[in-house]
Amino acid sequence: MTTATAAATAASAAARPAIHCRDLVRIFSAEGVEVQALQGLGLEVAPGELTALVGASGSGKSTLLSILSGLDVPTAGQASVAGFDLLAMRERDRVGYRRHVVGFVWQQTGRNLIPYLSAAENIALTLAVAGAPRSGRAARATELLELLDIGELADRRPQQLSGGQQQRVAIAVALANEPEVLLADEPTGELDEANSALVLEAMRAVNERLGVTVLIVTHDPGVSDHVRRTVQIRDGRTSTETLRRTEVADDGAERHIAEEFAVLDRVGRLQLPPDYVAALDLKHRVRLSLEDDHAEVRKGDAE
Ligand SMILES: Nc1ncnc2c1ncn2[C@@H]1O[C@H](COP(=O)(O)OP(=O)(O)OP(=O)(O)O)[C@@H](O)[C@H]1O
Repeated sequence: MTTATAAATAASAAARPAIHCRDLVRIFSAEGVEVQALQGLGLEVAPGELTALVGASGSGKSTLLSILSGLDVPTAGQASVAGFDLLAMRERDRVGYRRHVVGFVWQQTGRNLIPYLSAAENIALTLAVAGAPRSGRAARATELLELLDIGELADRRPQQLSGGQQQRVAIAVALANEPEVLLADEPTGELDEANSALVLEAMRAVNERLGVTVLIVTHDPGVSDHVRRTVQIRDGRTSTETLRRTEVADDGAERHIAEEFAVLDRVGRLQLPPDYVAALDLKHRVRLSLEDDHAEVRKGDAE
C-alpha cells in the first residue's frame, strides 16, 4: 500500500463510525411464538470511544452483541462494524471478521481461555490461528500482558489465576490480533466488586493506550463509574444515554458532571423513562405541545 493510500484508508476509517446500527430488528421464533429481541435499535459508536450498554435481563443486550460479533444475523435493519456490513457478509468472510476485526471477552471466564495453556500460550495460539509469524508471538504476548499489568502471570494456567486475572488475560487474548473493536459481554458478571473494578479499569486503559473502540454490555449500572458514555437499552431499543465529563474550575478543583439524555431515533421516536410514566400516570395517549424552546408532554384527558 502506498503512503497516500494508507493515509486515505486511515482517514476514511476515522470518518465512519466504529459501530453503526439503525432500525435493527431481531425476531426469534420458538415453538410458534415470536419474540422481538431487538425492536428497531439505533446505536452509533465513534472510533476510539469507550461505551457501556446497560439494560435489564431480557432487554436485548446479548442479542445485539451476538450480531456485532458476527455470530448471529439480524432479521432487518442496518448493522456495521468497522465498515463491515453484518447483514451482507458471507459466511466465509465472517471467519476473517471474527479473527481480525473484532475481539471478544465473554462473561464465562472458561469460554475465553483454553484451560491447559498458560496465559502467554493462550495469546500465542490466537496469533497462530490468525497466521502471525511464529517469531514474533512470544514478544507480542509479553507486550500485551505487561500492558494489562499481569506480565508476571505469563506462565500460569487459567486455574492458577483469580477470576479478575483470568478476565485480564482474556482482554489480552482479545487484543492479540489488533482488532478495531473490542466487544465484552458481562465481563464482570462472575467477579466480586474489587475484581470488577480492576477489569473495567483494564478496559479503560487499553482504550486509552491503544485507541481500540470498546463496547461493554452489562446489567451492572456500576459500570458507568468507569466510562464516559453509558447507553441504556430497554425492550430492544436504546432509550437513554448518560454522558460524563470532568470540568476544572478557576481554582483548579475538578467537578465530575453527568448528564442524562433521552435517545431520539431517526423518525423522532423516544421512550419516556418508566418513572416519568408512573409519576404522571401516563396511559395510552398524552398531550404534546411545542413551546419556543422545548416540547411538553402532558397527561391526556380521560376519554
Ligand atoms: N435463541 C432465542 N430464541 C428465542 N428467544 C430468544 C433467543 N435469544 C434471546 N431470546 C429472547 O430475546 C429477548 C432478549 O434476550 P437477550 O438474551 O438478548 O437479553 P439480555 O438483555 O442479554 O438478557 P440477560 O441479561 O438476561 O442475558 C429475551 O426475551 C429472550 O428470551
